[in-house]
Amino acid sequence: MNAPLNAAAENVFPEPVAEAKISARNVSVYYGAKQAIDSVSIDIPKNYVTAFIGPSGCGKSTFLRTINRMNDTIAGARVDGEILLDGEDIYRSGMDVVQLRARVGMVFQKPNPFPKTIYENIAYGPRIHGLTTSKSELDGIVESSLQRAGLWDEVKDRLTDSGTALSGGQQQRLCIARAIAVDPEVILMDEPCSALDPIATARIEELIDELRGKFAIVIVTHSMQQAARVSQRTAFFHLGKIVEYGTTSDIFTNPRQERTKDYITGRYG
Ligand SMILES: Nc1ncnc2c1ncn2[C@@H]1O[C@H](COP(=O)(O)OP(=O)(O)OP(=O)(O)O)[C@@H](O)[C@H]1O
Repeated sequence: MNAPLNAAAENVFPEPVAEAKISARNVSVYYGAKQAIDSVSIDIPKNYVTAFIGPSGCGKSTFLRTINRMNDTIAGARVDGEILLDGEDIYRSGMDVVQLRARVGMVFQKPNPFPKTIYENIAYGPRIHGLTTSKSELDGIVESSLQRAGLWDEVKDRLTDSGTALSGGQQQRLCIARAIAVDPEVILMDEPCSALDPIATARIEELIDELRGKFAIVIVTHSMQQAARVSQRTAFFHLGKIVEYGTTSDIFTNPRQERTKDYITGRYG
């Protein structure tokens, strides 16, 4: 367990109840000279869904990407501060970033299956991470990952079809199955339903609820209804800072900050 944060300090938000899986300490992110995140500190628990909400451009996706070092892939992006995963600084030198991204998987706004078969989309990760020694074991991982993503029944007879031939909602469940297949501890989701219709969105939301007992899930969403439906913790971002963080019910029914209140009542954003 990490040292408790000083709840009285400005812009520091201890996780209200459970043990932290991820602890950010004074995290700032710059794109060149432009600062997108300003000294954010937050503890994110295991076994819950944590939603990041806030107006467009406030830094939700940027902060989400710090949690598995996806910002490393953006030229000119720089991260200051610490992100601890089970107490270990993921920005320390010598950190194996490929391994980190297996532990902290990511699902993007637009479903992005590999242009390979459905089977290969799932099998690729476990194979490169050496999680299996036999074909039958790999088959088992493919099946169980697709089962857990609620896709198995729809694809079990067409595993050799291309992943890109599936519908948008099925592709997104395939991407979730691909993330699950390498046995992650955290799943980051960046507006995972924004390209989907209401029925496909409902399936993903159900899936998120089923998965939360096993993983820490962090979701960026523009939909306050979605945040209220799927999350137990909500952080409200504004202008690169977290204005308020707490249980989802408190944030939506009893916000303490005027800016949170204005946002959730639709006064801006
Ligand atoms: N690759 C990039 N290069 C330069 N600036 C960037 C880059 N990505 C994001 N930004 C800037 O950083 C700030 C935060 O952007 P970010 O995408 O994290 O916000 P967001 O809250 O996720 O927005 P949205 O809800 O619209 O997706 C914005 O001002 C944005 O223009």
